[in-house]
Amino acid sequence: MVQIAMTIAGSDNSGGAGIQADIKTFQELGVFGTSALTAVTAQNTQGVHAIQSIDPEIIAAQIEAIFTDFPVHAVKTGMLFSSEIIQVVAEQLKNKEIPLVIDPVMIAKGGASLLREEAIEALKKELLPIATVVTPNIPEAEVLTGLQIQNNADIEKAAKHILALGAKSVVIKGGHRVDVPDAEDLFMSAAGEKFYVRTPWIDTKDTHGTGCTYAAALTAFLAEGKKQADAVISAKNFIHAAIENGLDIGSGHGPTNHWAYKQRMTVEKHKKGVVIDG
Ligand SMILES: Nc1ncnc2c1ncn2[C@@H]1O[C@H](COP(=O)(O)OP(=O)(O)O)[C@@H](O)[C@H]1O
Ligand SMILES: Cc1ncc(COP(=O)(O)OP(=O)(O)O)c(N)n1
Repeated sequence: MVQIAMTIAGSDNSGGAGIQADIKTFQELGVFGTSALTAVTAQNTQGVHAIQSIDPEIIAAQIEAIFTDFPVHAVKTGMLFSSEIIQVVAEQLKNKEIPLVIDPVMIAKGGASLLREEAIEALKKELLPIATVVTPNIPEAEVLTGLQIQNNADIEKAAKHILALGAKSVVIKGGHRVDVPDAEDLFMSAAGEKFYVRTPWIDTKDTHGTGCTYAAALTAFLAEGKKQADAVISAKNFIHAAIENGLDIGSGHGPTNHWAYKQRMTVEKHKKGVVIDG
């Protein structure tokens, strides 16, 4: 039977992030992708030029249309923009007994805000308590916890704070770390698991959409039935391959390469993720 994943996120018309990145990643990983669009952005590799959010009723209708027809196996959220949208999404998802990945998207690479400040409390109160995995980058983890993060001790403190908000597990992504030479993410779960997963740092400017692509891969692996910790390691290998084969297109941050993973698999070079005991 085909596995089905859903992304509830904004459109990135340049194809590197948002709904487009999610669907391409689902497809690459052999999972059937469905979506509910929360906002339309006009953006390219240089930044976001305009945003139009979608009527929350239409967002609810999109989610309902899928769930009343398909057996969805995992859901991910990305750009949610406002507290109104977060409330509607939380209401739709709260009783679903399937993995839910919350990527708490806040600021795009060029600096544009993809989540209003007024929506941060709603994200913490309505969505984090129903999350299977929350995937903040370092600045997002700082906003969610009010902590400053500079080293492993801070990262672990922030992860515990996020678990205390009700999430079953958290990955604090390391793309913004300056204290370690590699790309090192922390996974921690309410069930007591903790490990860092590390891949070599890739020196590239073409990282548009890394967070979305990573969270979409994680969602696809959870839809397949992998355990959280295993899905986190597989998603790390996926994003490493996607960044390593990033596309130098556009004059700003080019997109990661969503179809690089299977190419790597065929040459058996994809196993770069190293799990380190925490
Ligand atoms: N230059 C890089 N080389 C290798 N891995 C990276 C690089 N940049 C980000 N990553 C990895 O990509 C994933 C997304 O992280 P991050 O860039 O922090 O997310 P976001 O796009 O939300 O800011 C993480 O697993 C991180 O470790
Ligand atoms: C529509 C939309 N959603 C999310 C993002 C941000 O994606 P992310 O993966 O965090 O990538 P960067 O912005 O860091 O490149 C976006 N830009 N657009």
